[in-house]
Amino acid sequence: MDKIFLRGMHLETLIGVYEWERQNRQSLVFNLEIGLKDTFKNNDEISETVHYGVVHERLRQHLHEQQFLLLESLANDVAQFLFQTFVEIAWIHLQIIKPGILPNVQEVGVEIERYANAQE
Ligand SMILES: Nc1nc2c(c(=O)[nH]1)N=C([C@H](O)[C@@H](O)CO)CN2
Repeated sequence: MDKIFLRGMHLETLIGVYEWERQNRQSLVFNLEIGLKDTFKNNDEISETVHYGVVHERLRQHLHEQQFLLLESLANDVAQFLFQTFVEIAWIHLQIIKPGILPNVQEVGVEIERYANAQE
């Protein structure tokens, strides 16, 4: 299946279970893979595919207005948002990393895989 990916995407949202985390948005790192329902077309038309710039901007705007306690909730919300916004998406694979949150741990985060047809 053909896919589009955005790796190392830094997006801000209000996230965390502790009081100090409820004051300011934090920057998280997203590694996103988007599987498409159709294979890439041969017509060189941006309107016939999922524009990764639009994915980035819509996600950025969406997360700026949201708040979450857990990374797990954030990941589920992102999946739901993407399926609702882009009907061409068949599945997503998403990793969210919360940088610098545990001492002596290189990366902490969550990873999910979701399918559009399982949402109906
Ligand atoms: N499984 C999870 N564990 C923890 C989360 C989380 O989102 N999912 N969050 C926190 C805190 O917000 C932490 O990141 C702040 O130090 C702790 N554990």
